[in-house]
Amino acid sequence: MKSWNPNSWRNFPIVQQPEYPDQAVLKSIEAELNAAPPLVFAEETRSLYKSLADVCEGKAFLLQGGDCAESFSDFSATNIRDTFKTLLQMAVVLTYGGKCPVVKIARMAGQYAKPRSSDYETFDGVTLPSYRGDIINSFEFTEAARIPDPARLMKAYHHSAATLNLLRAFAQGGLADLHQVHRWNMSFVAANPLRDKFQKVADRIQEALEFMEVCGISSSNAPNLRETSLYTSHEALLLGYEEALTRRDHLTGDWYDCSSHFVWIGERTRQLDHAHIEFFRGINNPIGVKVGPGMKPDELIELIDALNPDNKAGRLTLITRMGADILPEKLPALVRKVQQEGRKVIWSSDPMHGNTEKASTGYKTRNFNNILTEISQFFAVHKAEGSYPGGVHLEMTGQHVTECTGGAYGLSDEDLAQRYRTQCDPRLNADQVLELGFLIADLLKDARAHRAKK
Ligand SMILES: O=C[C@H](O)[C@H](O)COP(=O)(O)O
Ligand SMILES: C=C(OP(=O)(O)O)C(=O)O
Ligand SMILES: [Mn+2]
Repeated sequence: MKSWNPNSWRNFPIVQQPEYPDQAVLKSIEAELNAAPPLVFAEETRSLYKSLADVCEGKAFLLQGGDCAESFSDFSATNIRDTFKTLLQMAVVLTYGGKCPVVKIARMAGQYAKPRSSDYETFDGVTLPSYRGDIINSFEFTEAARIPDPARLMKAYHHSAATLNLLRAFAQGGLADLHQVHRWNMSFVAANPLRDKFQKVADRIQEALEFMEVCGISSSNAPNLRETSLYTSHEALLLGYEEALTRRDHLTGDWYDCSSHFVWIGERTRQLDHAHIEFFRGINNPIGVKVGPGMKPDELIELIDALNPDNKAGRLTLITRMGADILPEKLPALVRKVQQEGRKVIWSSDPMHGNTEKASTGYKTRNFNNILTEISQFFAVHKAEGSYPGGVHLEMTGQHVTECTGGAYGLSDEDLAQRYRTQCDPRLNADQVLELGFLIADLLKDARAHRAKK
C-alpha cells in the first residue's frame, strides 16, 4: 500500500470542514484527544467486520439507524434507551419475519458532524453561517453560536463515551435479553394495529423461550438469549477529530479509527482525489460510502478499488441514497458493473436522503410512502440483478416526533409542527419504524426465498 498515516489526508483537497478562528487552540484540543483513551477497541471492530462478511455473503441483514444529528441538548438516558429499544424492536421483527440474523449498527455515540448543502442559512431576512453539527457549532441562530468552537470536539468525545457506556450496559446488562421482548415496544398510540402485530410476534418468541427453558436452555446458560451486539457508527466528516482517535492496534499493528466501530463517507465528500478517501483507505474498520444518483459505474469501481483493494467481504458497504423515482433508473447499471467485476460489497439502502422535500408548511420532511417505495425498488432491482439486498440505513428515533409525513397515522404537513425536534434531517418515529420493519421483513423474506431457489 502507498504510504499512509493518520494525518496524510492533510495533503489532499477537502470540503465541508469548519474554519476555526484560532488554529492554536484547535491543535491543543486535538492533541488532548489524541492522548485520551479510544472509544472502541479494535477487537470489537473486528467482530463487526466478521458479522458484516456474513451480510456480504447473504447470510445476515444489516440494520443501521439513528438520528441524523445527535445533539448535546437531547443527550439523556431516556432518549438513548428509547432509540436503543426501537432498534431492537425493528431487529426482532426483521429476524423473526425475515428469518435471518440481523447485524445492528446505531448511528449513535458520535454522529455529531453535518455536511450542508449551503454554507449559509437565512431566517426572517437574517443570514448566518450554517449549523454544522454540535461537534462544530451551535444550532442556536446567533452570530456567536455559529462560530466553530474547538472545545466542542472534547464535548462530543465525552458525550460519545457516555452514550457508548449506556449502550453497552443495555446490550449486555439485561434490557436486550429476549425475555424482555415485550418491553421493547415503543408505539405511542395504544390503538396502533401494529402494536398488536408486534405483541403477537413477542408472544410467539416468549412461547419459544418457555419451550427452550423446559429443554434446559435459558438466559443463564445461553448468552445469545441474554445479550446482544450493538455497534456504533457515524459519518467521519471532521477528519481532525477522526485522526486524533485513530490508533495502532497492539495485536495486529494495524490502524483503526477508534471513534466508533463503523464509519462512513458522505455523499458530499467522496471525491476520489480528496482527503476523506485518503483517510479511509488506511483505517481497518469496516466502512461505508454513500452512493447518490450521480455515481457512474466506472467511478464506483475506482472508489471500490481505492477503499477495498483486497476485495475483502465485510470491509465496504455501499449505502445507496437515490430517491424513490430515480433508483430504478440508476441502480441497475451500478449493481451490474459491480457483479461483472466481481467486487465484494454490501448493498444497503438509505431511503431517506434522496427523498427529502419541503412541506407546504415550510418544514423539511420526508414522506413515508416515498421511503417505502425506495426500499421496495431497491429490493426489486437486486432481485432482478441476482445480487443481495443486504441492509437498510435509516434516520430514526425512539422519541415521539412528527418529522416525516404519512405512515399508518397519515401525518400531514400541518401535523409536523406538533413535535418537530430534529436539528438537521427529519427522522422516522418509533411507530413509523415499526410499520417499516414489518414491511421490510416481508421484502426480506421474499428476497431470501428467491435466493434459496437459485
Ligand atoms: O444529513 C445529511 C445532510 O447533512 C443534510 O441532508 C443536509 O441538509 P441541508 O440540505 O439542509 O444542508
Ligand atoms: C449526510 C448524510 O447523508 P448523505 O451524505 O447521503 O447526504 C447523512 O447520512 O446524514
Ligand atoms: Mn441526514
